[in-house]
Amino acid sequence: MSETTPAPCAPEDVRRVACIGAGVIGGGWAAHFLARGYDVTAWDPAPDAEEKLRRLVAAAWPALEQMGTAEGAAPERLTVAGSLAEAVADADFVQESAPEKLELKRSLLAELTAATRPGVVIASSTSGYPMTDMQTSAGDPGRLVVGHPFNPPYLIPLVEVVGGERTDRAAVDWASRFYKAAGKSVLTMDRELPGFIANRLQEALWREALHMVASGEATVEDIDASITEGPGLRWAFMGPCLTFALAGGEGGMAHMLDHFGPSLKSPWTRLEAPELDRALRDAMVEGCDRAAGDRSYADLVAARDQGVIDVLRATGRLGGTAR
Ligand SMILES: NC(=O)C1=CN([C@@H]2O[C@H](COP(=O)(O)OP(=O)(O)OC[C@H]3O[C@@H](n4cnc5c(N)ncnc54)[C@H](O)[C@@H]3O)[C@@H](O)[C@H]2O)C=CC1
Ligand SMILES: C[N+](C)(C)CC(=O)CC(=O)[O-]
Repeated sequence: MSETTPAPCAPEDVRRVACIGAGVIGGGWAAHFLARGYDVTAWDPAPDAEEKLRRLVAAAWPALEQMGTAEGAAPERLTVAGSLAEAVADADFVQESAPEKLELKRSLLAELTAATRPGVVIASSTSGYPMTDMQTSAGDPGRLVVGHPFNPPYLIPLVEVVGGERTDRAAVDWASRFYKAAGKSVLTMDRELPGFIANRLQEALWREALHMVASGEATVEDIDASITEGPGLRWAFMGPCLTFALAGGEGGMAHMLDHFGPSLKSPWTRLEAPELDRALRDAMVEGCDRAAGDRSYADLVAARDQGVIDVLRATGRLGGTAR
């Protein structure tokens, strides 16, 4: 899509999706789109790619059926093309999931803009490259966006959508609408941020985990249990900001920051802490107030507790032991 070339169809009218690169993520995307009732054409240069892809889709299908597939959805609606050009020729949307190598992404995205019909939006699954850095070789960069999924894309709802400096805003909006129509939970970002939002958060945690393992302070098992038996249970339904607002009791985020703010400077982390100035404090308090909406402290506690119980039940750990 560019300002002069609109997408060939509305996001809600997409029928055929092309998945370019069919490994863990490309295959997961293919399974997701098939389950939502799209025709999917995939292409991957690896000689064993088709066999692996069909195995991935077959293995995912029972879970997808449990969650409920769209009318007419079927693994048989997957075609594996013999060339990139063939795969994208009739595509209404393209999801690129090739290896995370900048030069490869640059040339592949350039090739894709040349091979697709004018206006077709092309999304990259990149885990962290800004689109500005990937769209440098493309003749028609206005329709290139990032659509960052979470593994596996057929079960984890979130996709982060962001454009680059040369992406048309209309392409970002089109992609966001398309992913919503395809059953995803969409976070549309209005500016580029290396690692986007979720990976930036995950990477902070990950860096600390690696520091602890490297220095012998914690084992891999300790680290995984610290999340699955601890904060991970809350994060499945209440984000880290609102969860910590509850740590301030009825005083909410304001009390939490006034009480624990100074410990941001204590050596809990190898990362540099931000300056907790008045503006940041107020932004956090206001953000948590907005997120809480008209729910009271008691409402939020009840919701959190019920959520933890539900997650425990769902994962077979109610009354059982951990780890
Ligand atoms: N693995 C993960 O948890 C996540 C990965 N991503 C992103 O998804 C993308 C793909 O990663 P994975 O699926 O994990 O990698 P993968 O290694 O499982 O799959 C990559 C596939 O790309 C194929 N390939 C190689 N050269 C290609 C080319 N020129 N054109 C098209 N396909 C080509 C390979 O044969 C392979 O099947 C990366 O950009 C990665 O950052 C995003 C979210 C999560
Ligand atoms: C490991 N990873 C950085 C590629 C992970 C992601 O990008 C998202 C996810 O699935 O957590």
